[in-house]
Amino acid sequence: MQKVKIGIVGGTGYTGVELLRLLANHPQAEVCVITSRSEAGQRVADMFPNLRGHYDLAFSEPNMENLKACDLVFFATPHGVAMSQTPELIAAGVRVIDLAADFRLTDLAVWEKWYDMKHTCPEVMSEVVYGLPEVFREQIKQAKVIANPGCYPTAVQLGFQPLLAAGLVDTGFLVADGKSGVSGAGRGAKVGSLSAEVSESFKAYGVSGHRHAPEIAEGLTRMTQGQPVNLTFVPHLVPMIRGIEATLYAKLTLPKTQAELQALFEDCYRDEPFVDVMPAGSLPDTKMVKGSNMCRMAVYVPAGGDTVVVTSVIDNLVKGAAGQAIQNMNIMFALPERMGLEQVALLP
Ligand SMILES: NC(=O)C1=CN([C@@H]2O[C@H](COP(=O)(O)OP(=O)(O)OC[C@H]3O[C@@H](n4cnc5c(N)ncnc54)[C@H](OP(=O)(O)O)[C@@H]3O)[C@@H](O)[C@H]2O)C=CC1
Ligand SMILES: CC(=O)N[C@@H](CCC(=O)OP(=O)(O)O)C(=O)O
Repeated sequence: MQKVKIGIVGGTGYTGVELLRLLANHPQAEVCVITSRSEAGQRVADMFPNLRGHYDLAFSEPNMENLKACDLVFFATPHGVAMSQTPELIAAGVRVIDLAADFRLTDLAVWEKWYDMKHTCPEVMSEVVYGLPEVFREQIKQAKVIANPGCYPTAVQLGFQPLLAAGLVDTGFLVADGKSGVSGAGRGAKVGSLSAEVSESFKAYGVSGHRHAPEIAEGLTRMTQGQPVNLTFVPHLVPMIRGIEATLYAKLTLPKTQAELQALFEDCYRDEPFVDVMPAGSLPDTKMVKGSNMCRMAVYVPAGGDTVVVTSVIDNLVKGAAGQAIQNMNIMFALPERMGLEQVALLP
């Protein structure tokens, strides 16, 4: 079987390097092109010594002809880059997975408002599938373009899905309290990401509105078959490097016991390779998924009341970005879904 020839645009950012780390152990992947404008000419393994012995490649300037020789191009770039190159790539028969948000919202007026730029290829949207395999596995198989979900949206949508699919909660009042490690802000130098700013402190941000709120709301609305969803989403920055924890709250519309909800969640994700419903009475923490493509979650009905609480954890760089992108690649190229993604989380 021929390996999948891969191009990565944006190879020096955290998600680009994470793609390289994971693909180094993927038996059917061959990374042929890896771009960086600032590091063009630099050898990958010189810049990232953890990759020594795995890659005999240098970063190159983005070049359309090189990318067109690939079977698949991952964009691990800021918002707005993938949409400028995707039409030409798919016309050349290359499939695209965008780790940024260029194709994540179907309503482009909403997209343009949140991303503060004009969408340059609305005609491509009919070729796009939202790359959350637990919901869209069948459509992903044939997709030319994958909109890889955001990190918070992955943790939140997977946590709410069993409740919404079963029609058990009031969709008019959903709350998602998200917390992320600092690598979520990318590798670019910013004062807000400095150790002295972030360490020994903990804050909410984007409370008046965050661009992941419309992405999550659109995803949740698909799970309720169009019933409107009213979501409050508040992200927080925590002093750790990797990981997202999302605590989700919803009101039950039918009385359900803890045991019934535990069974519902276990049934929903029984066959999913990358979602683990924790045993009743336990709770996941971000360390349990660090470096792995797993989403682990737990469901509770505190004091037997009418509020259901779900806690959901992922590694933002893996299931929240590069790992999920490779999971999508495996599905698109009819490879075993777990291929290259069997890493066990790091402890401690
Ligand atoms: N960090 C995270 O946890 C997650 C990130 N994402 C999304 O993934 C994308 C990448 O994130 P992350 O890796 O953190 O970002 P970084 O800021 O760490 O890296 C961005 C990369 O893109 C390259 N780049 C920047 N501008 C351009 C351009 N105009 N053309 C081509 N390449 C460009 C940069 O290299 P150079 O400038 O040298 O070309 C660099 O390699 C973002 O859209 C982000 O929102 C999604 C989920 C989670
Ligand atoms: C901690 C932190 O800053 N997280 C980022 C989200 C992570 C991310 O990159 O998401 P997108 O792919 O949707 O841009 C933020 O809140 O903007």
